[in-house]
Amino acid sequence: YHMQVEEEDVQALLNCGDDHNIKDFDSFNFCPRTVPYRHMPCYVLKMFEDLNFIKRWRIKKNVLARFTLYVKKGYRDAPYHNWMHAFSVAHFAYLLIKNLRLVEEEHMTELQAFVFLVSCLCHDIDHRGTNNSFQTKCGTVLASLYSSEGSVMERHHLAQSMCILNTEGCNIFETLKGTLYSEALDLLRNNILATDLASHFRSVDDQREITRCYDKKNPSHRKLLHAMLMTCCDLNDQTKNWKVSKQTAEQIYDEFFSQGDLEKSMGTAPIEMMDREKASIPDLQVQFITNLVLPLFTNLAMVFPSVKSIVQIIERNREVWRIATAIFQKYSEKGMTGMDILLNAR
Ligand SMILES: COc1ccc(Cl)c(-c2nnc3c(C)nc4ccc(C(=O)NCC(C)C)cc4n23)c1
Ligand SMILES: [Mg+2]
Ligand SMILES: [Zn+2]
Repeated sequence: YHMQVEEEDVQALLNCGDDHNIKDFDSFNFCPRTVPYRHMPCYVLKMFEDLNFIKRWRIKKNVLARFTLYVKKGYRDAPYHNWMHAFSVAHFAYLLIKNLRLVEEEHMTELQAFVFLVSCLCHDIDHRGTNNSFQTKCGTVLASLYSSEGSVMERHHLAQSMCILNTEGCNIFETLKGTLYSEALDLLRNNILATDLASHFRSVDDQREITRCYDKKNPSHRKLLHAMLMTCCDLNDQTKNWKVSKQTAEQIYDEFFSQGDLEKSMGTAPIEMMDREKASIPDLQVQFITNLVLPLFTNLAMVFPSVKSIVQIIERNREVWRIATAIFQKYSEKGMTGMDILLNAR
């Protein structure tokens, strides 16, 4: 793995101490994006510690520290798909494991919970701020590698994660004996591939069906639930307050519109969602929440009633986007672009 992480950074992370004790860190109301950027790696270790993964799996702390810094370094500074996104996704997995008591209630084995957290941390490694259809449309190197199987970016994120695990002093799965090791890699693969929205859409009908009569002993129910949980973590910004969901939209459309500009410069017309001249962000957000986010969390709430409070927050955020849509329509007659209006909306 060509990336390099300095050993002094590993030591500094090992000594980051526990003077970071943010109140409510383990509450669904907590916004992980408020953690100072330089403290994020320390909070990753804190999550592993707090879930007792370090003791249970006899992980050497210097290996976990080195792994965490390699993962962090593996992310690019894209407007949205960056290390902060990965940290927020992993934090939501930590909240689910802890607050829904996934292991105690036997929805996950201890190994599945451990790999679930690791998968979230790694799920978007080396994302370039462009989506799967861009890879195939523009015939990128990643498309030539993976487009025959689909989920091009997700297969790349998985490959990058494997590279880090195979890097000297970074294999946090090294203490897993025999079949546990290969089971961990299978779980990592299933989890990361599940974050491809296309595969989420393929399994939405099955997800709705099993959540009406969930059987935690049924392996196919469990596999579908774990895939749902990965997508929930990936969409965790929608479960926070309006300020977070507005900021997330700005970052995502910054990425989408840059991809649209790139496609225009290559002579292909971008889809409306990625065309800054055509996209109405509030409309697109209402659609995304209505068609994807709400159904997903509503299905999850069928299995975990405590998730109902999160569904209410998502509905409230959608109401704000609806109001923004009305304002947007009013101002767009005056020729203001979507971003101006979004930036002005309180
Ligand atoms: C779970 O995997 C992913 C992967 C990539 C992204 Cl960006 C997201 C994601 N995370 N938050 C958002 C928000 C707030 N809006 C979005 C609006 C559209 C789309 C999108 O990809 N639409 C096309 C598809 C439906 C065919 C994704 C959006 N999104 C999630
Ligand atoms: Mg992704
Ligand atoms: Zn993601």
